Amino acid sequence: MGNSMTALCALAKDAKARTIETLFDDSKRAVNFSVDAAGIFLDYAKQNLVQSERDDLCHWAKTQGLDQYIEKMFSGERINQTENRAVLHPLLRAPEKEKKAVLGTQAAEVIATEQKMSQLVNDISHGQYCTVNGQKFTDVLAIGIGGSYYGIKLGISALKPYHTTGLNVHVLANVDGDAVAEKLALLSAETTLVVVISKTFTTQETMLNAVAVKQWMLTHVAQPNIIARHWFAVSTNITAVTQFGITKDNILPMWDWVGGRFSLWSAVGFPLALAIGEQGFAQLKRGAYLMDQHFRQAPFDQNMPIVMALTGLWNRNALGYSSLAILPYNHALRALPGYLQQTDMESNGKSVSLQGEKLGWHTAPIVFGQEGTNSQHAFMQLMHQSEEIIPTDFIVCAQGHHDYSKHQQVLVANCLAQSEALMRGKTFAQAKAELMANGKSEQQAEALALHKVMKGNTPSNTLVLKQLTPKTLGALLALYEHKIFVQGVLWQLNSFDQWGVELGKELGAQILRAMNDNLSDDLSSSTLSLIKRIKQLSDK
Ligand SMILES: O=P(O)(O)OC[C@H]1O[C@H](O)[C@H](O)[C@@H](O)[C@@H]1O
Repeated sequence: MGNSMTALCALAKDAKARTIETLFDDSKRAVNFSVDAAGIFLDYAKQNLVQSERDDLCHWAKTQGLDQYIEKMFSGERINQTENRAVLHPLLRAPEKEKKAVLGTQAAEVIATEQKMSQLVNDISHGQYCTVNGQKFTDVLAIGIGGSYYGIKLGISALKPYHTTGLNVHVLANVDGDAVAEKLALLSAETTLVVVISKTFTTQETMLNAVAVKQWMLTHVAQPNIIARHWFAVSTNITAVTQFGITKDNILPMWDWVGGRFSLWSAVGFPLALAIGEQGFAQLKRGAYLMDQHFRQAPFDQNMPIVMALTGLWNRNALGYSSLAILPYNHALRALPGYLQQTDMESNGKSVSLQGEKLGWHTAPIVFGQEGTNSQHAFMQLMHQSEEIIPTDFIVCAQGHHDYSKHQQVLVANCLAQSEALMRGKTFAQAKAELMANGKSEQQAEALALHKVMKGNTPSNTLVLKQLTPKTLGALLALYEHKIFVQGVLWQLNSFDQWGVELGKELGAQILRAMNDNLSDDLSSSTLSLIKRIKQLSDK
């Protein structure tokens, strides 16, 4: 395995010397470089890749044991080796039969949790489970961060047309008093249901926010049992939840075989289900399950997550491109870039192999993005004209949920135009000819033409959905989950731990002590002077 990346990079010698546009001499390219699965169409014809290279890449992935790794994940082997855990989030969207086959006796608890969640969603949205004063809940506040936040936030904003329960669901993540105040100003304590989501139930931000919201509720409603009635928790740490004051009956458990950033399918999705209803949530899981099936069954060269993983590695390692832009041309998917920053970069932003050896190659790309067309009026200037080549995933829906048909056409046209422009670019000669056609003299045109050159040759994928629904969103998220998993396998790292977030937490605690006790500790003079400055400025 040691030389695996050298072998991959060696495959790219021709790719470096050609432009993507020339590959379209092959009239069948658009057909040959596309995949249709689980309600999603992927066009990857604008990648710098020819058929023989794709075959070589697929063959290379096989020699890396990818087939076996996929089965190891689905069958519950402990592939998260540093934490000695299985990785079974796909099982949460599988039929009961599959759950029982993999989990054995533990399946009963998983199925019971799903049933309890569905029941609660029904009861709360129909007012059978009501407030301490016998009213119907109007609002839900989900408190959580990281994997206990991003998926819910994305689902809530992506599926607005499917909010069928009448409950307004809000999310609170950041440890910022302004964020707390802003949310609480929208809510009435009497009719708000709170869900604290924390796998560990020790996360500083979540705990601080939960305590503040609890205090707010107790000061607004003089009912001692309001917490027992209005509060729910989703966690693996039952002891800590009950110590906090949430009743055992109101805890939805999680399991250590579901990683935070892959947990939307578990009870972590409870607040989302409270917005889109039990059936909407089932459809979300159904879409993801269809993608799981495709991932397990399709041959590598027709397998959407594998093709996206391989072209991603091709771009990152063989061609040396360091970033990945996620550009949904869909307002509802505006939270997707942030969501994928966590799933991708927290999973694969590593430099040590599963065996604990230093890896000799780059891993996760720097993921960023924004909804189109807003991105066109911002950072896409750099994508067109800087030296940096930034591979891009465009995501677009054929239909919106609105009657503005002209808007829809313009949105789609812009999406397709950007992928074309990023690939084609504009040469000096083209720019000069255009300028002269617009009345500039040859001398003027030559002076300006260089400024108008666009480098082109930027690879992209375009993902097309008929419409964004719970089902297609589920498939889209599962697609990215599996792409990230495959890349982790091929980079030979563990995608399922996140030790890199720990040092910041430790130093955060140390700095908090230094701020309160005037300790100088062993912090840098920069940090110490910043502490001093902020303390001075915070004096009212
Ligand atoms: O769900 P929790 O235990 O509160 O964890 C919340 C988040 O914090 C951690 O530090 C990790 O960075 C995330 O992967 C995790 O999702």
